[in-house]
Amino acid sequence: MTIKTPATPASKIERTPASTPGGPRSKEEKIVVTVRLRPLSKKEQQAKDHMAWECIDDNTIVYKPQPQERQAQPASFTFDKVFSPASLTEAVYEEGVKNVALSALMGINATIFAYGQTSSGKTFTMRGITEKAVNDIYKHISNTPERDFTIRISGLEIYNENVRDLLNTESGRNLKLLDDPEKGTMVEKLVEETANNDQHLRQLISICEAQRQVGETALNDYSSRSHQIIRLTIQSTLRENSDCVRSFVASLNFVDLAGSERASQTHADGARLREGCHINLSLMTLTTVIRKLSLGKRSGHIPYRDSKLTRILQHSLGGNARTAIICTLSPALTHVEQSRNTLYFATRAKEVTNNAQVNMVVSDKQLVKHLQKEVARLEAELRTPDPKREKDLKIQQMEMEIEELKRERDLAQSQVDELRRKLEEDQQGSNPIESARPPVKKCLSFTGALSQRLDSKDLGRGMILRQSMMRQSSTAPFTLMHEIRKLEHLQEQLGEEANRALEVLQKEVACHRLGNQDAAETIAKLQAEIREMRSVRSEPKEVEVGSVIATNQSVGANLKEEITRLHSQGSTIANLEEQLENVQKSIDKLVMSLPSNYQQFMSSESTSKQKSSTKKKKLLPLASSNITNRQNLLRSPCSPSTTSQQVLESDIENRAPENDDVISSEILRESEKETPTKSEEGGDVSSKESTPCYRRSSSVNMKKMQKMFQNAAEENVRSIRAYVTELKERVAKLQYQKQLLVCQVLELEANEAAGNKLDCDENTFDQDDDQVPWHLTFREQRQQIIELWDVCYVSIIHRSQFYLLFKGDEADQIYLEVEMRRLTWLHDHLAEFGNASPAHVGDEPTISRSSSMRALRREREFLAKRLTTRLTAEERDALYIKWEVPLEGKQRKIQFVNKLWTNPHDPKHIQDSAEIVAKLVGFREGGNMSREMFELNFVVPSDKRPWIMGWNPISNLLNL
Ligand SMILES: Nc1ncnc2c1ncn2[C@@H]1O[C@H](COP(=O)(O)OP(=O)(O)OP(=O)(O)O)[C@@H](O)[C@H]1O
Repeated sequence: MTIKTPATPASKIERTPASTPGGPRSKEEKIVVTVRLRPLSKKEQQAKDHMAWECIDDNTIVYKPQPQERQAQPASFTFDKVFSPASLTEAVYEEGVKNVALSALMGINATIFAYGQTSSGKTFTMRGITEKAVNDIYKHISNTPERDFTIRISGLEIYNENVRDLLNTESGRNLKLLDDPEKGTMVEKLVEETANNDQHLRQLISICEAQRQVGETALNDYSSRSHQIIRLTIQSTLRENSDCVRSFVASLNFVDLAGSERASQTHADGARLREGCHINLSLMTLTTVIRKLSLGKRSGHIPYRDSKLTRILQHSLGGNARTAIICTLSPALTHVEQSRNTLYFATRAKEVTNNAQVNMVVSDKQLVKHLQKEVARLEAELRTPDPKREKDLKIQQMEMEIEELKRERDLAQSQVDELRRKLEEDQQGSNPIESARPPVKKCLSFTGALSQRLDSKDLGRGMILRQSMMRQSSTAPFTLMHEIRKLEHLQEQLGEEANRALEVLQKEVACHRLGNQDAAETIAKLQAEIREMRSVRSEPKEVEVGSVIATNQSVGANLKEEITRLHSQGSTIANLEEQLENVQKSIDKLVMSLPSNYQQFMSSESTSKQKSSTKKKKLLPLASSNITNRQNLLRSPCSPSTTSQQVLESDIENRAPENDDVISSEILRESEKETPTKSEEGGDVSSKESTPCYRRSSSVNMKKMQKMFQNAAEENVRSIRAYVTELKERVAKLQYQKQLLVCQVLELEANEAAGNKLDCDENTFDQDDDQVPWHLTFREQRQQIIELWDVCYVSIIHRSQFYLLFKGDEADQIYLEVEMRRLTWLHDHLAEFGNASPAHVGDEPTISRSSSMRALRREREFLAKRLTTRLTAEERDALYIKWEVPLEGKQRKIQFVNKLWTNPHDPKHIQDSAEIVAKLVGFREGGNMSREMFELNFVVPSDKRPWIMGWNPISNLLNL
């Protein structure tokens, strides 16, 4: 069965220049012109006609003048190939047109046509050529198993300037020509059939030939009275398993023209005469087109549209095709003029240049098929994640962690080495023999500066830690080590808690996946674990001071070890932070896996928090920082061993009074409404107690129960989230404390090494100072910090973060202390080095005043850009008006940003500046300030800078 489709493939063609076979890649190529001289026909022999032409070699044909004839015309013609009467069609194909024909298999359009006077052998030649080309095409297909070929065929004839479909004679006697910008001239409704195999194709070709108009003339009993074009469309794609969606597609045209004729010779009249006129007319247009094309760029307008033949063959004549013309000649002397005209035509044709390209097509069908395959593959991948890929990712992650650890270790090692070296030098310095050596102050320069600051400034009022150290200089190292141990202990606890939180969360996720029954069981276990966790977890108690026993001689060495350990703990804290990040991510994933209404609930949570404190209290029962209460709330509404009523009761029991919120009341009310109470049911309580609530679905409104589950799940996630946030805060504080300790250890050591022990009376603050209320100290210190920020050109993003984060809580003392010390050192450093750039501390380059100013300027430029993205035009205008920036000014954004943080003595200005910067940077969004604490970036810098220079406005900026 054959499938008939209109010859208009639904695809888009892409083209790339073709290359000449065996030659360099070339865009342009001349038409291949060959001449075939047939033998004298029987009629001609009978008429005693003479051979007027001779092929003297493979390329030249010459006219053999008769003895009495005077030579007036050129006698010799040269072509790509000439074939003598003895040549077989096979030779014509192989040596003349095969290359051109088979180009179609590579996506290059090809046209082979026969031109010549009537009865010169066009049809005879073209039939043979077509047959051989078909053979070769199928040979190629069987030799190319990696490609999938499709061959479609269409056939038409142009008879008396009418186009007829040779495969569907019912389609009408005159098909319309359409101009397609992509494919050129198309024949409307022309049927195209797909060939199943070579036999089928041959059969279809013979149908076309059988349908062609043939008539008897004086010169040819079977004279073709029309131009015939058989078009094979060859498309090929790489087979299955290939991701290639492009195919080669090309047309191979076999054109058997009607022969030019002279009425005097054909003795045509009537219909034949009319046919002859049309034939000659269209051949004349073809000749004109060829002549014009042969002139190249001088050709001007090419009259393709003057005949249907040239219109249809337009691409083959000077266009996107490789073309071969076989000019057939009768050798008879009687036709010498006609033959000569054919040779003139052929000579012109030799000069015509085509521009063949490789045509690729992306068929919609193939593309859809490919995309469907891809979707199926991705779906399968999602269903069963590739364990190898996961493993690879893990390995990659671990490798990165190892690298990071190595780097930290090297850093710590280098710091230990440096300290050891200093110690040795100092010891040598105290040796009278070596005391002549100049003191090395490079490494300890900043601690020295810090000590001086400590002498002169009233820093860190109320710092219990510091006071205890300074008052007892001999026991200070022990205290420090003790503090360090304490912090380590805290850190360990935090790590454990983070792991537990993660476990709890994972179980929560698993619970959601398992559905009601499994969820109930998991939640029950979860509840038990959380209770256990609550009992295990408690705020660390103060470790007894004085439990450390060490000799004075070993103190120095121990301190060194502690410093090294503290440095190396950077990675431990980083791991802890990473763990917490993972917990956070897992929470987010969990939220994503929850029903959409829950996600909406969660996303609206932060907005609700800001909008109404009352509402916040209702929606966020965990807003309190009391972790124990939070953990109490990690609970299940239903477990296999309790009834829903019991769960609700225990739920209420487990809650802290302030958290007895709307949700639980709602659950209780719902439960009371929907669940029969013990007394109502009047049944055996113990038996009901042992019945899991999910098995009671017949008596409980499942929708309500599901809602209860969901509420409980929401609350669990919220509590985990809050818990993680608090853990993060505590990690950040731990980090600060460690930095402070490092500073103190170094400071103490520097003083001891210099034999300049701190005088406790002079350098520590009077015990009575503790009596000054903290809020007064806070204000005083914060004002000092603000003024130092200003004179030290500190990042205004950092200022804003710090200002908004530390509001005067007693727990903030330590942070203010660190900031004061850092700024004091920075201030002295800038005063000392001024604009020298780069200044150095130790071996490392650090900041100068000019570099700080530059960084601040870049930061302001960055914030100016953010004005456009973060604020609406109205908000911007309102700010310009408020901050007295001209609305029309071209530089108004930078003008405005330059006004921020410029007046350290105006509290309103400072507050407003901080608020605006926070908005521009986005760190107050959702009120999640604890996260931004990490971005204060006081940690030991990874770029080997001294710790005190750890914060960096630019890196802070880039981290945003
Ligand atoms: N190379 C050849 N060797 C032997 N016989 C040939 C050769 N070429 C043509 N003939 C014979 O010449 C006659 C005319 O050939 P053909 O019909 O192919 O001419 P044509 O150019 O197609 O004519 P028309 O234009 O009238 O259709 C045929 O009988 C054919 O068999």
